[in-house]
Amino acid sequence: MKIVKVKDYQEMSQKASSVLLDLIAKKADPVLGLATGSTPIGMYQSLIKAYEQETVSFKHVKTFNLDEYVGLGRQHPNSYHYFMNEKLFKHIDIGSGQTFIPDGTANDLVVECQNYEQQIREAGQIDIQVLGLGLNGHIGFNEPGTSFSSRTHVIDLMESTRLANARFFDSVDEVPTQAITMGIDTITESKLILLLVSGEKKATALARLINGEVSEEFPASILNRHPNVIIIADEAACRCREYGN
Ligand SMILES: N[C@@H]1[C@@H](O)[C@H](O)[C@@H](COP(=O)(O)O)O[C@@H]1O
Repeated sequence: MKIVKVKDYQEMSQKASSVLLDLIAKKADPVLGLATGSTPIGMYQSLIKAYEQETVSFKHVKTFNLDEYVGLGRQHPNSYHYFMNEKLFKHIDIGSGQTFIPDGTANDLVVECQNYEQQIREAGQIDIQVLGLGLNGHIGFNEPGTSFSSRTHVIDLMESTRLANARFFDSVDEVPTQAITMGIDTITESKLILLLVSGEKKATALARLINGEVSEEFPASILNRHPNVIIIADEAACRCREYGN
């Protein structure tokens, strides 16, 4: 696990986008795994800037998002479809056939999960999977207790996760109770994992990931077993000593 310590959110975002831009420049058919939440927004802004400066084209890129809320359609302002469109896709030269996000409104969610796995398989391996870190160690929406061998599945969201994400909704009651998420095994099949961590709020979780034990009770700990992980963390996120950091 390589840990890159940076000054602040802005530097984290720039470094992360340069890792993705490097891949896009080098590979003819890059496959990116993308994340939502506040953490990657700066990275998306940086990618948009590169596109506007004509230093990159996304015409040959495919993207797979980690997760989507169950019950929110693509036009819902809090769906991850909407988020990705607003924060990245509508600003760059990427077509709808190149971007994949699970459909949280599918009639049969189990079949939707299987289809998503199939779509990832058909694209080949994900080259770089971008991850944020949940306060309870979740990656994607894989909550504590999720099996390390899980594939794309429907998950019941923990109350603490719904509360953490309530800031995007009018009230916590509006936060869906379930989501579709890539499984831990699906995520860790990616060639490279790029974990972004910013802010003091995440410091305990980051320290536990680096120094705690590998356990399904703390999903992100699986990254200790992956051969190719880069963590880009800012100073505030590195400030915790609770796990001996
Ligand atoms: N499903 C997403 C995760 O993919 C994300 O990493 C996490 C952290 O979000 P933030 O970056 O806003 O702290 O929140 C959500 O639960």
